[in-house]
Amino acid sequence: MIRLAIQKSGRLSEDSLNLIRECGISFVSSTYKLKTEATNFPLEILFLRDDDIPGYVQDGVADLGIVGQNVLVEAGFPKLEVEALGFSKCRLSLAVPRGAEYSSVASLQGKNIATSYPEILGRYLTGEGVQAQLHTISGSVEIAPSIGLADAICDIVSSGSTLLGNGLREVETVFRSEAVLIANQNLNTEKQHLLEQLRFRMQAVRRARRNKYIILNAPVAALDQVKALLPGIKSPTVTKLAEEGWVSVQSVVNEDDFWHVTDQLKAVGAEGILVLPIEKMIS
Ligand SMILES: Nc1ncnc2c1ncn2[C@@H]1O[C@H](COP(=O)(O)OP(=O)(O)OP(=O)(O)O)[C@@H](O)[C@H]1O
Ligand SMILES: O=P(O)(O)OC[C@H]1O[C@H](OP(=O)(O)OP(=O)(O)O)[C@H](O)[C@@H]1O
Ligand SMILES: [Mg+2]
Repeated sequence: MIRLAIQKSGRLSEDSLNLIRECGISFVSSTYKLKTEATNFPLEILFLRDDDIPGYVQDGVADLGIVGQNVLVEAGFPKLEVEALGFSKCRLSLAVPRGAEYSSVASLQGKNIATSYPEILGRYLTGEGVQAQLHTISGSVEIAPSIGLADAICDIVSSGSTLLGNGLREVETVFRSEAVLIANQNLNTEKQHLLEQLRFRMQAVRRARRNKYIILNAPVAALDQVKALLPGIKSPTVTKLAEEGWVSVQSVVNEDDFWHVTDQLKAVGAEGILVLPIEKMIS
């Protein structure tokens, strides 16, 4: 049995649970139950505050965890990271009141800065040669300048609406973060093997999310161009249509390239383009 710690409730929770479920692992979860066992994989899931997860994994109380890199690095255990998971992407930024004078990070010399990330911010400011007083607060950091607690803040930004709503202006990006899988560094052989199985499944799920299955009809004369646009995993599948001079092509296309490739496919004469989601992708 391997023990995985995930956030009980917050920005990481839903995506963490979805990823585990998409890996084909079934379990029952309820708001009040802080520990559950999977029914079809030797996995126990602990539901914790995210700040506690790096320490638990470092100490071996949990074998694995899912946490933001911001919390992992702030806790001082960056070496525990084994796999970036691609969700909960955000940045840790410095922000000042909208009307405040600011030309560069040197403008923060001698200022009071409120943050929940004194380690990451402290290292950044030292690197920039700036000395400032850091006030560590655990939440609602964006309120600090408006209540006279600080001249600037350093906190998580995603859409920027919290900064906007509190009259603040983002001035520097200090750190970029996403959710990561972390693991204790002294797992025994059996747990190491379970970790590898989990990583394999997570990679298959992530690869599938990034790609789409595409089926289309094309004139035989355009086949070489279509093949060049849709190289697929090894090569596309090409079958003859009942109608003379036409083929059906099946392939895989990256989600990011999809619209661009589709425009080009249409330009060379492709028709009846169907796009389907992929559940798992193993190369
Ligand atoms: N607005 C956001 N957009 C994307 N990711 C975010 C955002 N805010 C936070 N995150 C990421 O999700 C993690 C958890 O954020 P959340 O706000 O749920 O933390 P928390 O309030 O400290 O939770 P807990 O109660 O577990 O301590 C953060 O550490 C960060 O990595
Ligand atoms: O740039 P935005 O999209 O506005 O997101 C940034 C906000 O999101 C997070 O807080 P959250 O909403 O998770 O609440 P919390 O303070 O309870 O953690 C973070 O602490 C910021 O305040
Ligand atoms: Mg927290």
